[in-house]
This record gives sequence, C-alpha cells and structure tokens, in this order.
Amino acid sequence: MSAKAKEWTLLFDLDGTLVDSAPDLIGTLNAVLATDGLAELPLAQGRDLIGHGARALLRRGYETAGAPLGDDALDVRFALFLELYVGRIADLTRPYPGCVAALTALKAEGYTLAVTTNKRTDLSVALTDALGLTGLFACVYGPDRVSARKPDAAHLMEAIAACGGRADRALMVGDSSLDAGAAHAAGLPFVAVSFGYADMAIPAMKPWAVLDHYDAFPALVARCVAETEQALALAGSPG
Ligand SMILES: O=C(O)COP(=O)(O)O
Ligand SMILES: [Mg+2]
Repeated sequence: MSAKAKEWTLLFDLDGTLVDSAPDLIGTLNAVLATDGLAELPLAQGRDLIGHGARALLRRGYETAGAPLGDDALDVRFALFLELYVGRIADLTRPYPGCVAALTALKAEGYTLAVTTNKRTDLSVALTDALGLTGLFACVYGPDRVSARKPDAAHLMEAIAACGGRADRALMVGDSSLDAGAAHAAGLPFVAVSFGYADMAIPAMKPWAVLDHYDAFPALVARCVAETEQALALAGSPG
C-alpha cells in the first residue's frame, strides 16, 4: 500500500467509461420506440445519445426518430423504459477489457475509487451490483445525489468530499464533453477514454491524457500522482 495513494480519489464516469452499456440502453430505447410503431435506431447512432441520463436518452431517441415528445408523453414512455431497462440492465453490458483488474489493483494500493455518473444512482448501483463491481467503489454518485450534475464541478467536488478525499489529489476519467467540462471546472486532471461514446473530438476535450486500454491505467495514475505531488511540493503545500 503506497502512502500517497491513500490520499487520492479516482473518479470514474460509468456509461462508456467503465462499462459498455450501449447494447442494453439502446436495446431498451428501441423496445420503447417499437411500442409507438417507430423504427429501431442503429447502435452506432444510439450511442451518440448516451451521456445525459436515461430520460434524456429517451427524449433524444424520439427526436432522432422524427417523433419528438412533450413532457407528459415522455413521462409515460420513461416509466416503461425504466421497467424494461431494469429487467435487462446487464444482459449485454460488460466492463471494458482490463477495467476490473486495473481498478482492483489500484484499490489494493490504497486509492479511493468513486463513480460520478449522470445515470440515476439507483440504476447505477443496480448495474454495478449485477456486474459484481459495487465493492470496488467508496461511493456511487448519480445526478440525484448532488446539487448540480456534470458538467458542473459540484458533481465531482461533492463526491470527493463524501469519500473523505481532497480536491487537489483527485483525477477524473470519462468519455464525454460533460466529464471533461466537470473535470476542468473542478481543476482536476482529466483522462479521456478513447473507447466510449465521445460526443466531441477527444483533443477538443483537452484531456491531460488519453486512455486506450485499462492495462495502461495504473501507470497513468502513477504518473499523475508523481506530477501532482511534485507541483504541490514546489508550491509549498503541506503533505
Ligand atoms: O446514462 C447516461 O446517459 C449517462 O451516464 P454517464 O454519465 O455514466 O456517461
Ligand atoms: Mg459516459
């Protein structure tokens, strides 16, 4: 266990970052669209709609299908979406390759891991439970547990505080402009994964680093810790 690791909090987005959840999310969206006689969205098109939570996915899905919904009509479809999604939440959804091994190793080293996602907390925990991942995380923070969701810095800052962490010793990993925006607003190094559901070109997210495979993640974290600790020491920060 490394002494510095114990002071660090590693924050992870969920959909498109820890897990490839698009097949079950878009499968559910398509099942709901079908109840209105609308054609399925191809997975590649549906993936681009993920990142703002399930209700937004549904709203954007109907817009993309050329049948935008008002709020009341959306409420009805959202209830059906939730029922169907919970029933298949991890049928096809899997952690990205190497993810579990890398996070298990980092947790064993003493890092605090947390999930900061725009997926509702109950759905997020249902998913991490189904995949046997919940025990890796000190907390799972959906948008309903924070004063303002990503891209607001508050989402990340409140999760760090809840874990007993420090804002100057934390790192955010994500796949979208919302993750990048929240990390930059919070002043955290941002690691962009290249395998998620990016809604803008990755260089435009101005990441501190890009992650192509979780096998490379522990070394990336070690580099981030070394660089940050050096900068903090130069600035005369205690610890
Ligand atoms: O479910 C969503 O659309 C968003 O989830 P994410 O914040 O984990 O990407
Ligand atoms: Mg995401």
